[in-house]
Amino acid sequence: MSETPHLSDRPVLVVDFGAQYAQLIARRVREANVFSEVVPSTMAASEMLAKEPAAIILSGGPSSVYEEGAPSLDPSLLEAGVPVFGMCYGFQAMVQALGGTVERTGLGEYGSTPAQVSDTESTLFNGQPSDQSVWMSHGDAATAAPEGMRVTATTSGAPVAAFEDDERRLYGVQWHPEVMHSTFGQRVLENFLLRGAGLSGDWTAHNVVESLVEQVKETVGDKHVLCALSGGVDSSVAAALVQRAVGDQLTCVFVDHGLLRSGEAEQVEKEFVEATGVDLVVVDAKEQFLNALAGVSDPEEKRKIIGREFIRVFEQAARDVVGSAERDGHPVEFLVQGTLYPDVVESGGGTGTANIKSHHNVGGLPDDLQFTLIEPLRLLFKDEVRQVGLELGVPEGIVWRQPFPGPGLGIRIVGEVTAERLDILRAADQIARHELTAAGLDREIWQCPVVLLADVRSVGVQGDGRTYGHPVVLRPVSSEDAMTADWTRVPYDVLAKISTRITNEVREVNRVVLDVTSKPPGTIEWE
Ligand SMILES: Nc1ncnc2c1ncn2[C@@H]1O[C@H](COP(=O)(O)OP(=O)(O)OP(=O)(O)O)[C@@H](O)[C@H]1O
Ligand SMILES: O=c1[nH]c(=O)c2[nH+]cn([C@@H]3O[C@H](COP(=O)(O)O)[C@@H](O)[C@H]3O)c2[nH]1
Ligand SMILES: NC(=O)CC[C@H](N)C(=O)O
Ligand SMILES: [Mg+2]
Repeated sequence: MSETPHLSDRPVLVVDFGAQYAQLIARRVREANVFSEVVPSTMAASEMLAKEPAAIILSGGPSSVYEEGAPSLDPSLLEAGVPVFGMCYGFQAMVQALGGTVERTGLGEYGSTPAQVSDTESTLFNGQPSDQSVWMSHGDAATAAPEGMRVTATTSGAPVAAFEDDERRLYGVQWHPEVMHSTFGQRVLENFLLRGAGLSGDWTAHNVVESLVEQVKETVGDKHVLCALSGGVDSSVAAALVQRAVGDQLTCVFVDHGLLRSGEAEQVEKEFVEATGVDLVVVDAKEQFLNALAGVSDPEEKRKIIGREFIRVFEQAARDVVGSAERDGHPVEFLVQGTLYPDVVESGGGTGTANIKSHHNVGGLPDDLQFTLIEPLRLLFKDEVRQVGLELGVPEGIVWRQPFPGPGLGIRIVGEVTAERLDILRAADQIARHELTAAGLDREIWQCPVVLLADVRSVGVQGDGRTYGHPVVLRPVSSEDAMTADWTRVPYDVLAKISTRITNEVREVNRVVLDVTSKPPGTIEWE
C-alpha cells in the first residue's frame, strides 16, 4: 500500500494521446506555477472529470483523427464547462469533435515554421508579435474551423493554425507550444492557463511544502516512521520534509549494501546528520546483498533482488527500532522513500508507459511489503524537489548533489557483481569523479556513471607486456530531469587525464571508452 500525496485539489490534466513527451507539457504547466498531471487518453472521461480538473490539455499524438481506431476525444470533455486547450493531435481532435474538418492536405510542416497571428489581443496571443516562429510536426491539418470558433493564427500549411472561443473557453493550436523552439510557446500556454482558464498560478515550492507537511502529519499521526536515507537529493529532501512534519518520530536508515562509491557512507553521516540532527541508523548489509546477487547477471533480475533485499533490511531495522527501549513499543508502520515522478514513469507506473527498467524503489519492491509507503515526492521532478529542498533549508551541497541510483554500482557492472569487480569499479569511479570535480564540471554534468564491462576483455600493451583487461565506460550526461539526456561534451584534456589515470592506477582496466549516446535511444545507466 502506498500513500500518494495530492499536490493540488484541482489539477490541470494533460491527456496523453501518445505524444513523445507528454511529461514535457506537464513540466511547462508547472513552470507556470500550476499543478499538472498526465493521464492516458484511454481513461474514461467520467474518471477525468471526477478529478475536478481546473483545465484540460490535449496532447499531440502519432495518429490521424479520421483514421479508424484513432484515440478519440470524448465530446463530454468539451461540454463540461472545463477550459480545454488542444495541441497538434489534440487540436485536430477538438476541430473534428466540434464539427470542423481535418484532412491530409499534402502540406505537412515539420520543424520551425513562421506563423501569422491575426489578433494580438486575443486570449492566447495577448502581448505577442503577429509574426512568430512555431514548432510544427504535422501531416494533417484543419481545413475548416468549427462553427463559432475564431481563427487567430495561420501558417502556409495550416489555414486554421489556432482557434479560440472565450465563451466556451475552448482553445487550440496546431503547433507544439511546449517545445522550446516555439518562441512564444510558454507565453501561449500561460495565457491559456491564467487568462483563458483564469487560474492563479500559486503552485510554488512554499505552498507545496506546506501541503505535503500537512499530509504527512495527518497520515502518520503519533506512529513511528522509518526513512530510507541514501544521502542523495531525493531521500534527504523527503527526510527533511517528514522531520518537519513529525519531528523525532522519524528514524532514518542508511543501508550500506556494498554497492556504494568510496566515501559515501561517511558522507551521509557527516553532511545530513550534522545539518539536521536526525536520528540515523547505518546498517551494514554488504554480505547479505553480495550473497543474494551471486551468479546473477541479468539487469532486471539484479534490480529485483536489490529492491527485495532493501526491504528486508528495513523490516529488520523496524524490528530493532521497536525493540529498543526508548521507542515505547509503538509499531513502525510507515516507510518513507524519496521516489520521484520519473522513477514511477520509467517503472511502467505512469500513464500506460512501457516498463523500461524497474527502479529498485518502485518496480523492484517485493509483493509482501510490510510497510505503508510514504512517498511525498512521488509526483515531482528533480528540479522541483531541489526547490522544495531549498525551501526546507536542506544544505546546498546536498540539494545540488548529482544523482546516484539506489542499486548503486550493482547496475554499473555489466555481468555478475562480485566483491573484486566492485573494488575495480570503485577505484575507477573515484578517479573520474575527482577529475570532473577538479575541472569544475559538476553543475554542468547531471551525473557521470562509470560502467565496468566485466564480461568483456580487451588486449592492451603496458610496460612492453601484453595485458588482457577490462574496459570501463564513461557516461557523462546533461539533463533537466533524467527523462531525456544528452552526452556531455567534456573537454578532451579532462577525458585524457581521466583515461590516463584510470589505466595507470587501476591494474585490471586497460581501456577507457566514452559513451556518446543521447537518451533516448540510450538510457543513462547501462542496466
Ligand atoms: N543506500 C541506501 N540506503 C537507504 N535507502 C536508500 C539507499 N539508496 C537508495 N535508497 C532509497 O531509494 C530511494 C531512491 O533512490 P534514488 O537514488 O533515486 O534517490 P536518492 O538517492 O534519494 O537521490 P538521488 O537521485 O539524488 O541519488 C531513495 O530516495 C531512498 O529512499
Ligand atoms: O534510485 C534509483 N533506483 C534505480 O533503480 C535507478 N535506475 C536508474 N536510476 C537513476 O534514474 C535516472 C534515470 O536513469 P535511466 O536513464 O538509466 O533510467 C538516472 O539518474 C539513474 O541514475 C535509478 N535510481
Ligand atoms: N504531432 C502530432 O500531434 C501529429 C498529429 C497528426 N498525426 C498529424 O500528423 O497531423
Ligand atoms: Mg541515490
